[in-house]
Order: sequence, then C-alpha cells, then structure tokens
Amino acid sequence: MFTSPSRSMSRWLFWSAGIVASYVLLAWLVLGVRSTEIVLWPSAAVAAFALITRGPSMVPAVLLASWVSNYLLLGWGLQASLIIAAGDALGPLLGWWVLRRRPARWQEFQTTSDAIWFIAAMGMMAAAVSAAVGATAAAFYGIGHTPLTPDLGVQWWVTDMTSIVVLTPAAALLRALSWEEMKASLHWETVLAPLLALVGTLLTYTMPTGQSALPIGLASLVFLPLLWTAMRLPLAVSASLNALIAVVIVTATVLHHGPMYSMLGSDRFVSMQIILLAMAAALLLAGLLANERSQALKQVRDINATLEKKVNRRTAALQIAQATTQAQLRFQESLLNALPNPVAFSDPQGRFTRVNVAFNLLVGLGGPEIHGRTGTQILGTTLGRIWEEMDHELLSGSQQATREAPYLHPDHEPTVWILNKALVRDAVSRQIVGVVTSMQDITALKQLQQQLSEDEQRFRFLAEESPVPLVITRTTDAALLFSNKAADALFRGSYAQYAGQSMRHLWGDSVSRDQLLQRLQREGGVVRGMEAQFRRFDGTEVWLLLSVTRGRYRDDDALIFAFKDITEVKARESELRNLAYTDTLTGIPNRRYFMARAAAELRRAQREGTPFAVLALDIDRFKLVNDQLGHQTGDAVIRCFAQTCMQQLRGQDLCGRLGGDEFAILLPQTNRQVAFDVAQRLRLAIQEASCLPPASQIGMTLTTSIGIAEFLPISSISDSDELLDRADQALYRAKESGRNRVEIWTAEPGAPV
Ligand SMILES: Nc1nc2c(ncn2[C@@H]2O[C@H](COP(=O)(O)OP(=O)(O)OP(=O)(O)O)[C@@H](O)[C@H]2O)c(=O)[nH]1
Repeated sequence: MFTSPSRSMSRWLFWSAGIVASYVLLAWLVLGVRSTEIVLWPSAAVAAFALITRGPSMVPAVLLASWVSNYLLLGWGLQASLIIAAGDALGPLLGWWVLRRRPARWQEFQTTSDAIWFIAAMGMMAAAVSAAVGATAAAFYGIGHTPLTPDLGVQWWVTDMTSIVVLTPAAALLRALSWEEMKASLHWETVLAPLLALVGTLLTYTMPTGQSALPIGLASLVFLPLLWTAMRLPLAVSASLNALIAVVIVTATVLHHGPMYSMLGSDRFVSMQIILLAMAAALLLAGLLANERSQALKQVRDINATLEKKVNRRTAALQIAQATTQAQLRFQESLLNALPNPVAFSDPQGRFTRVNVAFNLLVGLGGPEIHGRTGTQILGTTLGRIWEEMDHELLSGSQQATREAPYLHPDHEPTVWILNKALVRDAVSRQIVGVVTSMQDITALKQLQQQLSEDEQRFRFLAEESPVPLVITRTTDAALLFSNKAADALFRGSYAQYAGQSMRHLWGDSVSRDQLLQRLQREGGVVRGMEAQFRRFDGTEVWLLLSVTRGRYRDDDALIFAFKDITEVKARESELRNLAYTDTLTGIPNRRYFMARAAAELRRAQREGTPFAVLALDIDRFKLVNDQLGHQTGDAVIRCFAQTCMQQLRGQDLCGRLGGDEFAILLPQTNRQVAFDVAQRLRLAIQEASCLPPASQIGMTLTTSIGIAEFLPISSISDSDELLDRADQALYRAKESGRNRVEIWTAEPGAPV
C-alpha cells in the first residue's frame, strides 16, 4: 500500500511523542516516590517496546525520553544522563537486532524456544548492555559519585531485564497477531480470568502492610488464576495480563501498599524484581507450552479429520464398488438368460453349477434338479459322454473344444448340436474354476446339408450323362473342375486325366477368351450363343458354340460351359462364302467379287487422287476351240488362260473371270502407259503360253484382245461399271482392228492415245 511521506512523518512524530510521554510519565511515577536508590525501572521496557513495535526509527525518541528523565527528573549530570540515554537505546537496539536474526520466531513467537530466544535476546543482552553503560555513567558522573560496584551493575541489570521480560512480550505478540485473531479468541475465559487476577491483586494490596506472611501468601494466590490463564488462553492475553499485574504490584509497592512494601530497601527491592522476573518467565513458558500443546492437539485433530475423511471416502468407494459388482452380476444373469443358446457352467469335477433358461428348456429340468449333477445324468448317454470327454480334453490341456453331437430331445425329437467349451479361470489367481459350455442347434442345418448333397448327386448324374458337353472351370485360374462324358469325347481327353489343370490353352486364341470374360461382365454373368475356335487335347481344331454362366462349384467361383460342336457348319459356311466370290472353273475371283473390288478401288482413287486402270480381256475366236476340240478342252484352255494372266500380275493387281471367255484385270495406282505395257506383256504371254494342245488340229495360236480404261482423279467417271464399259469399248475396238491387239479407250474412236 502506498503511504505518502508526510503521512509517515506525522505517524512517526505521533509515536515518538507517545513513547517520550510514556517513558517520562513512568519515570516520574517511579522516581518521584523514591529517588536515588531506585534505578529507572521501566526505562528499558519502554525502549524495547518502542523498538519492537516501530523499529529503529524510535531511537531518537528513546534517547530524548531517557535524557529528559535522567537529567531533568533524576538530576544526574549532563554527561551521565547522555551516556545513560545512549545505553538505554543501544541495549534494546542490540536485542532487537539479534531477535530479527531469527525471522520465524520474530514473526510467530509461539513455541517455548521462541520465548527462550526472546528472554536471551531482548532480556539478558539488551538489559546487560544498558545496565553496564548506565551503571558506569552513574558511577563516574552521577549525583554523589555513586561508586561503581558489582552490586550497582547487577541491580541495574536485573531491573532492566525484569521490565523487558514482564512488559515487552505483549508488544511482540500483539505485533504478530491480527485483530481478527484477537476477536476470534475472545470468550468468557479471556475476560473472567484476567478480571479475577486483577481483582485478587487489588484486594491483596488493600491489606495492611507489614512483615506478616499472610499477605504474601494471599498475594501469591493471585498467581493461580494467572497461571490458569497462561495455560488456557492465547499467549498474547496471558502476556498482557502478566504485564498489567506486574505494573499493579510495583505501583502499589511504590505507593507504600501491599505485602511487598515492607521488603523495600535496596536488597529487598532486587529480591522483589527477581521474584517478578521468575514469575514472568514462568508464565511466559507456561503459556507457550500450553500453546504448543494446543497446537499439537490441533495437529492431531487435523490428522484425525484427514484420516476420517479418507476412511469415509474409502467406505463410499467400497459401497459404490459393491453396488457396481451387484449391478454387473444382475446384468450377467439377465444376459445369460436372454441368450437363445443353452449355456452351462460346471465345476472341474463336471458337476453343473449354473445353467441358463435356454438350457433348462432344452433338458426340461429346473436349476435345482440340474445343479450338482453330471453331463451323462442330465443329457443322456450319447451327448453326456461326448460332453464329459470334451471336459476331460479341456482339463488336460487344450484351450478350447468344439464338437458336434446328437441329442434326443425329451419329446423324442432327434436333434444335432455343436458344443463349444472353454475353461473358466479365477480372475486373480488364474486357477481353473470350471468349464463353460455353449450349445448351438444345427439340426436344420444338417437337414439342409443332407438335402443339398442329394441334390448334388442328382445334378452330377444328369450332368455326367447329358449329351451336351459340359465343362466347369475355376474362374481364377481356369483349372478344370468338372467335365462330363460328352465333353471328354468332344475334347478327346478325359476329366480324370486333366482334372485341376488349366484349360486356357484349349482356346484357339486369347482374344475370344477375353471377349467372353468381358461379355460375362457386361451381360450379368450369362453369355449365350458365342462362337469360338478351340484346340482339342490332341491339337486338332474345333469350332464350338458356347453357353456360359458364372456360378459356384463346391468352394470355388466357377464358369460353367455348355458346348455345341459347329465345326462342320463353319466349314460349310466358309465353302459357301468362297463359292459366292470365286469362279468355280478357274478358282479366281468371279464377276461379283471383281466388281466389288473395282468399286472399292474407285473410291480409294477418288479419295487419294491417284489413277488406276482396268483391262478387259477376251480370248480370240474361242468358239473355234470349243467347236473343234470340245467343250472340256475349252474349259482347260480357260483355266490355262487364267493362270497365265495371274503369273504376269503384281500382288496388288486383281484378275477376275467375268464370264465365258471374258476376263478383267484391275491395276491399282497405274496410269494408262504402264497399263498398256502390262497389257502388251499379257498379250505376248498368252500367245506364248501352251494353252492349246500341241498337236492341234486347228493349227491356230491362242491369242487375246485387250481393252484398257484409265481412271483419272479429274475424270467424270463415278462408278466402276462405267469404267469397265469403257474397257469393253476399247476391247471391241481391238477385236474390230483384227484381234491380238491392245486398245486404250478414248472418247472419240480413232482419236490418238
Ligand atoms: N468350253 C467353254 N466354252 C465356253 C464357256 N463359256 C462360254 N463358252 C463359249 O465361248 C464362246 C465365246 O464366243 P465369242 O466370244 O462370242 O466369240 P469368239 O469365238 O471368241 O470370237 P471373238 O470373241 O469375236 O474373237 C462361245 O462359243 C461360248 O459357248 C465355258 O465355260 N467353257
């Protein structure tokens, strides 16, 4: 918190003035009554009090107060007064400094060792210093030159120490305590006990003075409530009370009252102070011991409270755990009973310990009738024996056991079950505590399996004996899984020989196989009417019509093939196709094929802008050959003519028989000059070929006339018939001009070529 300098200065002035006033007032009270013999009794206590509460800033006030009291009130010399004042400030300052070296004790002042430290630091040392300085100054400069004797020093020291020990603990404690703590400790004892002690003290001091032991005895009774207070009340209260009673005693004595008065005199006075000192120290220690004890008790109470809390917590946790366990047990119980499968627990001796409702229903017995009995006793000999064998297996080492077993139901219905057994171990010790068995009814499954196997046998018979060749291969690797007798005959190899082997190599080409797989994918797993060529096991080729479906065969994804041999059909087809385009007499393309090719060539030439030529050929006077040598020889001549032409042509050229003795030749990418050369070469080759029998009665040579028509990209010709027509016109001109000639078509007959 911020404190302004002027405010702290005024506070300092206030405290300084207060300290000076208290010091001077006490000095006046004490010294005003008995002047010279009594040392300034409360001086050291006021100085120590000032330093404890406000610190060294009070030193000037202490110096001033001491000097005023010694010089003005006591009438000692100036030097002596100054030295005594310095001693009064220096002693408590030293004690204060030593006490500050132990900050914990300075702050709390709660244990007995704190009190010992306080007495040692503030009492003995501070009082010793101020007494030594004060007695020396008094001896040298004091009134009447009091001799410096040990007695003076001891008397001074005891006086100062008494005042410090009796009065100043209250200051230290008040400084450490907060106002809230003070209020909290205020109860009837705090008020009543000090009140009793005070009243007792006052009553004692109203008694007549004298040497009688009675007043002293009575006075000492005062200390009983005081001691009790010290033991029961906060340390600050007992220390303050101690100081108050001490002031009352001293004041009464100084004012010639009470039992102590008769003891006055130098020695007696010191005795009294020693008694006070002892009393103060005893009370202080009693208070501190009580404080320590109450603190220890509080600690024990705290520990007890903590332990109690822990125990409560543990108890609550145990209760929760117990509740959870019970809830879990209830859950397990209901879960077990909710299971449709019979479940049973048995001990290591095979006696049932617990079963669920499904088990009760299975055997037609309630829990109490089952518990404690064995497998054979409850389940009959067949299932019971298997049950006990499995238990034995498990208990002699295997981890889990599964078996199939028949069971004759109490209502005589035969059933089949799967038994699953496992060991039950203790969660903590891992000791085997029994066996758990769960049962599953597989009667319906078994019936289905039976039916399926009968169905399969029927299917196998049908498939085996079917006249349709059937083959089943595995989808992944085309391994042969099944083939019937008809398929074995078709492929010329038996299933027994090739079972499990890949059938991929039977396909004529991999393209058809890939096509089949794609179609299966596309057409939902069924492909009908696909034609493909296959290779038999002996290497011969065969055309087959396929119907294929995807399916399962035993444990595999499979392709099921049904075949029809179409080799003959395909051969006939091919023959027919050839017949349609081939001239049967010569084996070269017929008119239809030639004209189709000529049309295609025309389109190509138009597209690419290249020329081509068509030659029309006709055997000269062939009628004579027929007439003179016969029709058969005529046929042979025609065949020879065709072969001679074919020999003269390039691979890309095409020679066709248009009918009778007429032929045509297509010369792609050929202009009229080259065509003319080719035609001449042909003409000569025919002339030189020995197509006519050597001993020909007609004495003639076989010749041919040739007409040429050229297609130019710029020409107006738009179909091949027109072009062939032009070649025919040129041929006609060659015949006209005497035969065995080559003519090129021109627009005007006789126009230059
Ligand atoms: N041997 C045989 N003769 C055929 C065949 N086709 C047509 N002929 C005959 O071939 C002859 C063709 O005669 P043409 O072309 O009219 O006359 P040509 O005797 O050759 O006289 P030019 O052509 O004018 O030189 C006819 O007598 C037909 O009967 C055939 O396939 N075989």
